[in-house]
Amino acid sequence: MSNPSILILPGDGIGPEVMAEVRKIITWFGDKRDLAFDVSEDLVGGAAYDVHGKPLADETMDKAQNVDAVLLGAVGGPKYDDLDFSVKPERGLLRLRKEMDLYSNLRPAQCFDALADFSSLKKDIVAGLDIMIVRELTSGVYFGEPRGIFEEGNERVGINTQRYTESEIERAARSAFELAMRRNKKLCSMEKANVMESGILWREVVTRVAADYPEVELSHMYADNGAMQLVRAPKQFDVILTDNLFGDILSDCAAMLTGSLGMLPSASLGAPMANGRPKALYEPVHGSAPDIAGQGKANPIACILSFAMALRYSFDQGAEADRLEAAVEKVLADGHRTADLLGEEGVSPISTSEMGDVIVAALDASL
Ligand SMILES: NC(=O)C1=CN([C@@H]2O[C@H](COP(=O)(O)OP(=O)(O)OC[C@H]3O[C@@H](n4cnc5c(N)ncnc54)[C@H](O)[C@@H]3O)[C@@H](O)[C@H]2O)C=CC1
Ligand SMILES: CC(C)CC(=O)C(=O)O
Ligand SMILES: [Mg+2]
Repeated sequence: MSNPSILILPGDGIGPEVMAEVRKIITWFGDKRDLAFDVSEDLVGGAAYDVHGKPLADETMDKAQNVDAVLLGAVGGPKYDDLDFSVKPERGLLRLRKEMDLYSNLRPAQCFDALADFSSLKKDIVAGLDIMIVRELTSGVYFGEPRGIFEEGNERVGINTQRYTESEIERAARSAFELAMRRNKKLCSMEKANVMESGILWREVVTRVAADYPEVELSHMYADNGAMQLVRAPKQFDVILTDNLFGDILSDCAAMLTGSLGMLPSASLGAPMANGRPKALYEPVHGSAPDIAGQGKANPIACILSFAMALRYSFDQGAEADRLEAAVEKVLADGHRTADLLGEEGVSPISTSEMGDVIVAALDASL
């Protein structure tokens, strides 16, 4: 039988830097755990625009549709800020999500003990935090029509449309309830049903789906209150279900509970393929961080933990995912810190590649 296949799309800015560390981890699993993958690499975002004049070539899209999992670094950067909207780097990523139909975006926020002191919140508020945000990823205001910048009278108007069908809400909700069943059976759905019709529909559909999961305790919350509650008392949550836009914002907010945006992984999952594996793309929550790109300062942990999610959700290797997460926890407990995690006295930062190396060493020590 052939090895499972992975397409790596490093992208822009710190994307290639953090992905180089994931490559070390993939090699380690092949060498030491007999878990070999067929790895190919291609361009996305600004890197693809530079070569193809668009942020995702059709051939790359085809490859993504035909592998077992895609790993993506990050896209975007100031060099591309003035491009026409249709070819901006971010559109490459949106195309992947849409055409692979990755409707369920899992964004876990876990506070490792070693970093509890480092969060901008008090230690007792975040210590032991373990929440999962499920963000709908293929619809909502990032995709709704009409959209654009139009002339209206003597000025221009910018339009985006929040649009959700019942089936789009339902499938995202089901994935969140399924996860809640495997966790603490508590789900909070966030929208703004007080001011948005799409929010009213969202609440209705989620309530209807809940009838199939009687063991799960469901609550609803307006998303603005949700943002406030996330920083006031985040441990009240287990699974949070929300739409594309609110999920984008709330998950960046949750990132800071864990210490740094450089810590947060994500999995974007779609329907099962013929081989039973879900369509899947794994990427850190952060962007291309142009302010630190090319300086060896990026924290590769979010990208490495995204690969741990791939082991768990695409390759049925939960124990190996646990091993990798434990290795990350160990290096943090041992005091290794990239620059974004500094703050403790007497600790000097290690580089992106040194962080990859100490995680590989921790994996070796786990054998
Ligand atoms: N999934 C993706 O590819 C995303 C791409 N972007 C794009 O990235 C570019 C920059 O966007 P920003 O708003 O600045 O968001 P960003 O997430 O790239 O950076 C925000 C801040 O967090 C820091 N940061 C992010 N990741 C880090 C890491 N791994 N280690 C250490 N520090 C880290 C950055 O240095 C920066 O100060 C834009 O072009 C944006 O569109 C933004 C978010 C997601
Ligand atoms: C297309 C992305 C740049 C949007 C984003 O910020 C995200 O998905 O986290
Ligand atoms: Mg974002």
